[in-house]
Amino acid sequence: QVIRHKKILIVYLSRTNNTKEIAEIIQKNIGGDLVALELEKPYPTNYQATVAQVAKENETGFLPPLKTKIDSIGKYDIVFVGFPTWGMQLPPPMKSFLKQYDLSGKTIVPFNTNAGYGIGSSFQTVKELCKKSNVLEGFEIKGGIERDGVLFVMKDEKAEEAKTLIANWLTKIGIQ
Ligand SMILES: Cc1cc2nc3c(=O)[nH]c(=O)nc-3n(C[C@H](O)[C@H](O)[C@H](O)COP(=O)(O)O)c2cc1C
Repeated sequence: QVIRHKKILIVYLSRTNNTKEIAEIIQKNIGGDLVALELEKPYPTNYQATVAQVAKENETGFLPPLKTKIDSIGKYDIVFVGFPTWGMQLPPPMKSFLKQYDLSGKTIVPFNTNAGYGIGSSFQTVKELCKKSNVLEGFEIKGGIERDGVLFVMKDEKAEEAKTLIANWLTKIGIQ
């Protein structure tokens, strides 16, 4: 398999661990280095305060500085980028990541969890920020609904469902 010769990075942003679980399932399928995006200044614990902060950041185009540093991004061939939908957009920290690192010539693979309202403009924004990359078809699945107090759901039958869907998707896009 061609994939065995490729170096894979899986970068994800996750607040309530649903996207993290998807990232781990992807890693179990295809290997690679798993990296959580952390901020210099974490978002508030309070949900509404976070929603408000994110809305403001989206409005002003603020790119929150990342605490996470990735050594020699150049060595990776395939970069998976995972994130929740926030305010129907790509979360600002993932914008920071995509703008900060040179991903030209690489294959980029987005994946997403959301509360059931979908990916919004997030995959489109990944494409716009990765014009010099080959952006493959992304994966999305319903995750938590923090607004309603539903946090981590990616376990038991839901995790089993995700595993099947992810394996099928990876096959479809030719990465396993
Ligand atoms: C600040 C914020 C904004 C959100 N906005 C949306 C949204 O616009 N649409 C949606 O479907 N879900 C939205 N959600 C819900 C998350 O996308 C969903 O719970 C996701 O599974 C969380 O992933 P995580 O557990 O990896 O953090 C939002 C969550 C947060 C914290």
